[in-house]
Amino acid sequence: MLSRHSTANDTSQGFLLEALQIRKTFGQTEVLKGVDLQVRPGELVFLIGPSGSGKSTLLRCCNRLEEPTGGTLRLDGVDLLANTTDINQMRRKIGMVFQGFNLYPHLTAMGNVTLALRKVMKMTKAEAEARAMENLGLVGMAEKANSFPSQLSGGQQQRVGIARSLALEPMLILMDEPTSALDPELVDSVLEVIKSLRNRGMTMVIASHEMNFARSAADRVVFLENGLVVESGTAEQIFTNARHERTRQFLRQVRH
Ligand SMILES: Nc1ncnc2c1ncn2[C@@H]1O[C@H](COP(=O)(O)OP(=O)(O)OP(=O)(O)O)[C@@H](O)[C@H]1O
Repeated sequence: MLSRHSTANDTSQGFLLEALQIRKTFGQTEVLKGVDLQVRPGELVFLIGPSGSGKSTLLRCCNRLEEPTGGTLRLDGVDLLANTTDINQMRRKIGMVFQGFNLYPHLTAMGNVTLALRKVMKMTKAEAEARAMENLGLVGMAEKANSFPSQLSGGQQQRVGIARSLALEPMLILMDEPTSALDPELVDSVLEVIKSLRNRGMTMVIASHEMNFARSAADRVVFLENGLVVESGTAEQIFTNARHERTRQFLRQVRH
């Protein structure tokens, strides 16, 4: 069900997401200065870089939570910046997982997952609950379906957040620091879920400071600094054989 390998539109040269020369200005400050991010179906891409380098802004531009100041943005060959594109419809194809979980406190895990299914996808209660259980199962949370967020650990809440994104059957999931709000002992359970989604073929872009995880799981790593891509390559290339001194410096700093 999660395999997305066959969904990319061939007109996009096999890329599911193409963000080309993306620029974003806040006031006088240019935060993204022409960033390229191209993602193939089934790829797990990590965005790494110093705090303030523009990782979150880039993710937010990719589903137009922020309006890019310039550039080209395509999902499965569809121009996301065209006036004629129904952005709300396209956003349903892009799941977003944030660091703060953003679960509704008055709804159970099940309620949080079924809400969008019922409101957005107009599913019946029974259909929505069946879909929710399936996705809670995928993140190891089926047994906690009736728990409220306050009864769940941070890692469990984050897994419910991931199930909520998955339930809408997105083509692509963007994750912004999915583990940074978690106590260290809870991080691994979320990383395991991400790995299992990767193994099922889900396409994901993750902004993260989890370098060890990026190293072990990423298909590709993009190093962003000061609003520009300094270097992009396989995890092996970036972590053991970076071409740019800036990349090597950054990795030395985060390892200490
Ligand atoms: N809404 C906004 N208004 C003004 N400036 C903003 C806004 N959002 C982000 N910025 C600025 O854009 C720059 C990039 O921020 P961004 O959150 O994208 O960085 P980041 O790489 O994700 O950082 P971190 O690793 O700390 O999450 C920062 O200097 C930030 O202050």
